Amino acid sequence: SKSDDGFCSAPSITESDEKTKPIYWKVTNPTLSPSHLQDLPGYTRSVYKRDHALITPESHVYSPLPDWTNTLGAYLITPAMGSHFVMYFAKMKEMSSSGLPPKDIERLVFVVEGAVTLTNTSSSSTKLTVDSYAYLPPNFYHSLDCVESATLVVFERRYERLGSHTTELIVGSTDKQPLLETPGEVFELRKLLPVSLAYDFNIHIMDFQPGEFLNVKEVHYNQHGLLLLEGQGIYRLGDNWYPVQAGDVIWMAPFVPQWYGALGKNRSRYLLYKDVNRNPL
Ligand SMILES: NC(=O)N[C@H](N)C(=O)O
Ligand SMILES: [Mn+2]
Repeated sequence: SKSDDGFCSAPSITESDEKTKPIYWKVTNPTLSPSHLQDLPGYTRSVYKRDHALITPESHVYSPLPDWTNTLGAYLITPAMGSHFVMYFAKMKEMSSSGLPPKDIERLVFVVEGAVTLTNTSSSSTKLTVDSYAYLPPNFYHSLDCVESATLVVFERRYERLGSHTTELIVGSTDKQPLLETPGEVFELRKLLPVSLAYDFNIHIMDFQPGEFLNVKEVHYNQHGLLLLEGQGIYRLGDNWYPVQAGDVIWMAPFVPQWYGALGKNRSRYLLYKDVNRNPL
């Protein structure tokens, strides 16, 4: 190393440093190792394309949510991308409360952190903790109030009426939903909403053990908004193959080829918006 008599004593990686490193040093100290990428200026795994987007946590931008109090929101999927729904995170702070969606908009909230209290005009208040959710029909008065802190993932869309069907308030939690048949597939499936025609979307909770993958290489008319709740793996979207991990959000436009393979040592679980029960015409 250099003597201490220079003015410039900050350590720096110089060519001579590189030359003093043992042979093969880069094999075990790769410049682009994931731990370096985390903090690399300007680096993100997020992508935005015509028929899909991957939005990873280092890209989330929060601002006050209109009509909510003490709450920051990050809209992750909106009609500007071509979707007919919005998906956003709502970070509720101390003594915060929700606003109402616009006229004819239905809402589903799922708690990923903390707890909120749901109040409406008819029934008594309900506490929603992590893994629980509420479906609020269009034009249904309600308030979500938070004393300490909570993070919600919220889906909203304009309700598409069908005949005289109407939807109802639904409160539940993933662990209380029954496992459903998935012919030809290995993943475990739960749905958060009834499968009846009144509902124009559903939220699927899909679990994969490491090494399991989607059997169908899906291409379909439905849209998706996905939040990876646990685990890691590879998501194929069109001709792209993305490493993904818990916290990542994906937008899938109609007909984007899609496939998931779970990797790592732990279960993958994702939450998936899917429009259903309506004629695409
Ligand atoms: N990308 C997906 O996981 N899609 C679901 N299996 C679905 O469309 O139901
Ligand atoms: Mn699908």
